[in-house]
Amino acid sequence: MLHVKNLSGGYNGYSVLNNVSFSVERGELFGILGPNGSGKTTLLKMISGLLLPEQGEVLVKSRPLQSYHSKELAKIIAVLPQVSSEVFAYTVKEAVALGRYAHQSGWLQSRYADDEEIVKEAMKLTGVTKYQNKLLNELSGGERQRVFLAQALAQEPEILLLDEPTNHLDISYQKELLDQLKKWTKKRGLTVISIFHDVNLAALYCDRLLLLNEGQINIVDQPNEVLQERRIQQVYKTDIAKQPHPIVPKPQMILLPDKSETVEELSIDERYLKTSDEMIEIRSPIPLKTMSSAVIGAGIGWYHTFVNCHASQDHQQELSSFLKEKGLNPSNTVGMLTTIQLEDAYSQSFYGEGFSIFVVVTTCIEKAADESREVKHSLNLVAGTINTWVFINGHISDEAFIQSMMIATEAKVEALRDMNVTNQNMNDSVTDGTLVAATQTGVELRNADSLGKLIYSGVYKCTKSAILKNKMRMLND
Ligand SMILES: Nc1ncnc2c1ncn2[C@@H]1O[C@H](COP(=O)(O)OP(=O)(O)OP(=O)(O)O)[C@@H](O)[C@H]1O
Repeated sequence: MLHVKNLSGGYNGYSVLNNVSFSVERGELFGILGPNGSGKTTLLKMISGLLLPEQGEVLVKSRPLQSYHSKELAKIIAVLPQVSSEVFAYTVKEAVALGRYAHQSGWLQSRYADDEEIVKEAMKLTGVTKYQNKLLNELSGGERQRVFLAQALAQEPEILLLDEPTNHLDISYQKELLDQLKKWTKKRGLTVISIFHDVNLAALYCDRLLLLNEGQINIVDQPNEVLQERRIQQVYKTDIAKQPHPIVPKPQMILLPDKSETVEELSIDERYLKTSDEMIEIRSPIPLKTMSSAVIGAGIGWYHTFVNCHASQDHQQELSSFLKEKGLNPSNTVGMLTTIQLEDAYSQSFYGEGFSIFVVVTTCIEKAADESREVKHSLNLVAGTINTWVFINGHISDEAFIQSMMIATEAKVEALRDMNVTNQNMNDSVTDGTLVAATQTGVELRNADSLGKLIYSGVYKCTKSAILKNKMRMLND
């Protein structure tokens, strides 16, 4: 659909672009990225024919751009520029209708019939019909941006060139606009070439990205290839980290702010543990990076407060209301439920070389009727819900979080086996809660082996001790 070949040039002998070549297929949503001043707008101007290159050429549908008459070109390429002020005296409908100019063949030709329908459709698609009789200067920046998009769509182009189309739009309109553009590329074969400053939006929506750096192409490829941590750090000269999008298989770049305040090293231990009849609670002075299976706050996140509530209800909504009653914010809290008396919880700190962990376990042990046993009162013990918390005083990687969860589970199962407790939850493990939370301060724990061993022995000992406490109570009751 569009071939850019060895394009070089700029303004009045001042060279901006240097030997830029790439192709865009019909129906692609193609993003142009690059730092301020890297030449993105200059490239778009050359593709639209607004600026002549010094060298190289642009082929539109295999024909040189320069060989098109301007009206002929306007039927193929529409441009949504950064907002200009000349059109502010038009009404919305008039501004959108300007998009039909290229399709009118004679002087004073009536716009009605087909043109009228297309203008209406363009206004509907961009949600501006309700403002159609308002003047452009009576609209907000985002509303105006949508009118310009409607104007470009009314042109019924095959290629749409956009310079930061989401500028001025709130997140809901950003999503709506890009969803719509994506749909048109897929359903109508519209080709969209768009400049983006937001690399994450570009990664979410574009089929391919071109990264410009100082007027030259750094890479043209799929988003996952283009958005490599080191590449983006070098080109944009900033600190970022790459993360997968939580819902769709696309990369996202996370800005890493300068740490203006130095975070004091923190050790979570017995001093932070509060036990009452209603709940066991740990409130950390700083948020801890947490991975857990819990009733509230499950998954990965940063949390301040960790509670294990004594409750008969196991309903997320009720736990949430309970936390609010206690003055805790559910969005900062990881919440679990247990039916045991909370004084039967077992907790202990364990020390490795230069780091420590703090483990808290609640186990619910029940007597189970065993018809096969002849001896009455023999204790056939079955485990109910077991909640295991492991606090790591140190800095660990995502891999270490996963390994820690696995090791904590292995240690729990081993302790149950050694205490002759049948783990009915092996078949129903969703009721168990496991949590690994790291302070992410102090030492970086690179030695997965020594961390793993400490977690294993810590969880093993705490699970056994919690079972013993629970068993003693049962025998005494
Ligand atoms: N009309 C002009 N005359 C002279 N130089 C210009 C003109 N327009 C842009 N430039 C220069 O060309 C270079 C590239 O500008 P361009 O607008 O293409 O960058 P950009 O990547 O779109 O930047 P931004 O992200 O800031 O919009 C800049 O150094 C700019 O100062």
